[in-house]
Amino acid sequence: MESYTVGIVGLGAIGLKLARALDEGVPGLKLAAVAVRDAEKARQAMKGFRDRPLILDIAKLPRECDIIVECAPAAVFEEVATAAIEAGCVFVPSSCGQLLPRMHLVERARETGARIIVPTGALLGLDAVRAAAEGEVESVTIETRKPPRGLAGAPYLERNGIDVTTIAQAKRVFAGNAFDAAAGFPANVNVAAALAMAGIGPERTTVEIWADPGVTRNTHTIRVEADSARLTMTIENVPSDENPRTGRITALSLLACLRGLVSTLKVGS
Ligand SMILES: NC(=O)C1=CN([C@@H]2O[C@H](COP(=O)(O)OP(=O)(O)OC[C@H]3O[C@@H](n4cnc5c(N)ncnc54)[C@H](OP(=O)(O)O)[C@@H]3O)[C@@H](O)[C@H]2O)C=CC1
Ligand SMILES: O=C([O-])CC(=O)C(=O)O
Repeated sequence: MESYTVGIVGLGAIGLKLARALDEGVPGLKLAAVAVRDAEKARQAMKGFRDRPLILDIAKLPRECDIIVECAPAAVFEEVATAAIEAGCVFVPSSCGQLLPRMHLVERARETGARIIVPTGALLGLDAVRAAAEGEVESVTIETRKPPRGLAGAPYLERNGIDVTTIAQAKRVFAGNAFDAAAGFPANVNVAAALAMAGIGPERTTVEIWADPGVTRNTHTIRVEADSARLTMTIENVPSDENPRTGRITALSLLACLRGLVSTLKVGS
């Protein structure tokens, strides 16, 4: 079987789990290289790997990799996206909220032959949302509830002087559209961006974000009203140990997404 080479940018809560899973063996995929902030830390993290990948600068990844998976902070997105897209790679972004203000990258990918595959990530149901969006969709909403520590530090909260660390009761800290949610909470609601891209776009997708001391899981509920169906779906994600903002399922979703790129039998659209 032909193998595709994979490069991962960022070995944090998502990237390291994904790297480990690929190193353990996924038919048709080979982890060829990683790009990291701290090479020594990465060497330590990958000590037990069977087949250690190269550690390269982001710009050099496309020389070794067919597929580039971004698992880094939002600030690094543009550099990774540009390198992957200019080289015509398959680009899989975790920080997909960063695509919303950069949709010109999709046009550029059309020219270079690159593909951008947005994973379902910490969300659910994007297959059904995409199907509904082939027909008429009236509304799409997402309500995100996180334990306050999973929202702390978001630029929107800092700009508006909202301190979530001291709240005793659930508090709605944002209501607006997915475009503004992704800008205000770049490390918290990539799910809203993915939902928007699957459905009716970031301006029409409405978002509520709650800091809720009563929940222990990152909880996302999506509601879709369409001419084909009405959907209400909730996912309750266990926060990962390494980064409480990120649900554990995210790395698994990326792994499932990569498998879907090469598997003979693919289930779900
Ligand atoms: N699509 C979705 O559903 C979801 C998306 N996300 C998003 O995915 C992204 C990754 O999340 P997560 O793994 O939890 O984040 P982490 O903070 O756990 O990991 C990010 C990693 O990137 C590394 N890094 C920092 N700067 C660079 C750089 N210049 N080049 C390469 N690597 C770098 C960090 O290294 P160091 O620690 O040494 O600085 C760290 O290892 C985030 O943007 C997050 O918001 C998260 C959850 C769900
Ligand atoms: O893991 C989650 O619950 C969602 C998340 O952080 C994101 O969408 O960025």
